[in-house]
Amino acid sequence: MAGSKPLSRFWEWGRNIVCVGRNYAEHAKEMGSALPAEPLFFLKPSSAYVREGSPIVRPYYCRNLHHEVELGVLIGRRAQAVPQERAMEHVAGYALCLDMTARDTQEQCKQKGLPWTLAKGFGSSCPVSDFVPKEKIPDPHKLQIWLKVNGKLRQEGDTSSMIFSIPYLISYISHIFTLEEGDLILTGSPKGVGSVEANDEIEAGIRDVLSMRFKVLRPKYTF
Ligand SMILES: CC(=O)CC(=O)C(=O)O
Ligand SMILES: [Mg+2]
Repeated sequence: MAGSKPLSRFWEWGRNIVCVGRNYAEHAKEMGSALPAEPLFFLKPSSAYVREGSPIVRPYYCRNLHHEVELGVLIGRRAQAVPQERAMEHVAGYALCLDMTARDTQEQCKQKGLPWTLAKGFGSSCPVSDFVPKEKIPDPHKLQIWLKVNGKLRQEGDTSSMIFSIPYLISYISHIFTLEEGDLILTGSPKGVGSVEANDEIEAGIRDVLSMRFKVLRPKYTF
């Protein structure tokens, strides 16, 4: 598809995956969550990455695996306490990402006041598309992202609806920890998140830019 190229060396470095939550009002509403006054974020390990051709593997403790389609922002230059006005200078490009979520586990974690690592950080919880250099996307806040399961549209969102903009997120996060070259920020999911089952096919895209496909697998566990 137009505007994409194979992943650059950035990904191979296995940098941090920083995920923003509740960044779209309608998604916060469908989850029964209040709108955040400040960005909510969490981390996935770099081993959560999965590329097209490899499956999304449902973790053994999960009974309700959800898709969340999100725009990813790839950091191209170290960002430490950067002001919003200079934040975009630190962006190398974009990717489409899935924030795969063990929703039942997340609910249990919320009830117990535990971190979301089990729910969000399992292996293959971060499927990613090809990397798109920032020159190919003049305005990342004017993109339509979508997701289908077995050909049926489930999610459609416009990045103009983000509560916190990309420069705000980069500035905010970079005042808490340094963002390194190769780090990826997942900017939150629009509404329409839902369950996937073994053998389902997820197709997702950024309209007029790229699309990607992943199969869901539920392996037989032997323990
Ligand atoms: C409720 C969530 O899982 C938060 C999240 O990841 C989001 O994208 O919003
Ligand atoms: Mg998410």
